[in-house]
Amino acid sequence: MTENIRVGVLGARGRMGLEVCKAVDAADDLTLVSMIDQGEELFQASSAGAQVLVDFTNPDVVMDNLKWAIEQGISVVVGTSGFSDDRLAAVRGWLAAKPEVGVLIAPNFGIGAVLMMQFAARAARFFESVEIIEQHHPRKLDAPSGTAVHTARLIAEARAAAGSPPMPDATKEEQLGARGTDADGVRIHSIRASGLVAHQEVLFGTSGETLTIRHDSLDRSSFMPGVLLAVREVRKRPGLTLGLDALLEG
Ligand SMILES: NC(=O)C1=CN([C@@H]2O[C@H](COP(=O)(O)OP(=O)(O)OC[C@H]3O[C@@H](n4cnc5c(N)ncnc54)[C@H](OP(=O)(O)O)[C@@H]3O)[C@@H](O)[C@H]2O)C=CC1
Ligand SMILES: O=C(O)C1=N[C@H](C(=O)O)C[C@H](O)C1
Repeated sequence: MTENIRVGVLGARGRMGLEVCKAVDAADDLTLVSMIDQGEELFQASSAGAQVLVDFTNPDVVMDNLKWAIEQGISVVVGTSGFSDDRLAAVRGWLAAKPEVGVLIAPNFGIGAVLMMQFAARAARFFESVEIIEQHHPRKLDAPSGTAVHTARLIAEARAAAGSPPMPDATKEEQLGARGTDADGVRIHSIRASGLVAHQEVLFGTSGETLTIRHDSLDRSSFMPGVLLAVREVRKRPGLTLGLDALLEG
């Protein structure tokens, strides 16, 4: 018989949190035991016996939430953006003292988005140029998106491994922001507009051809299969897991 996992949601009244609560509630093998938002106490989750917490809050509070959960021995699935190398190192440090706890941090839980990043990494060595255009709803707090930053890193790693030369770009005079921001040597352009949810294009170019890899999340339900998969798997993977890729193998 499948074990029933007791789940708490942090950021439960937010756009993603509400969707996660609905998805957990609808899953036969998961029980929603705690819904916590701004101003509410984290200990409600431990009192309710949560075994896994899902965090969709914001970059200012996620580290405190993670530290607390790890200290309590509760595994965490994190969708909140803003994870720099320093932050990841801090999480690894906290986990060292609690080796049984699992933390899974994914820049994007959309299966299509994960594939878009994998395809972009695969294409990277074949093209001279690459730029990323990400588009989101205007209430998003951070720019560029975590997904775009992660994609840039994967592309930069693939280009470095292939010994790719610097990208051609003759720009000499630039108005601030006109060429986007530089992440690991890859330009990212961030668009914010009403009506959008979460979209990304990776535009590759080389002599005589371009390749565009595009992913669109048209509704936040797109993230739920990935979130639920992570909730079911995170306790089986002690330590820090980055991204959904390993869970989608085979
Ligand atoms: N990895 C992925 O696949 C995805 C990641 N995201 C990321 O998830 C995060 C949340 O996005 P979204 O749902 O759109 O944002 P929202 O602003 O809609 O939701 C965040 C919620 O967290 C609440 N909150 C703030 N502080 C705390 C706290 N200390 N404890 C508990 N709750 C708190 C907020 O309250 P208040 O509004 O009062 O501050 C708000 O209700 C962002 O970083 C976003 O980039 C989003 C979509 C997919
Ligand atoms: O804020 C959002 O909406 C999203 N945030 C994540 C990011 O920063 O990449 C994931 C997705 O793009 C939606």
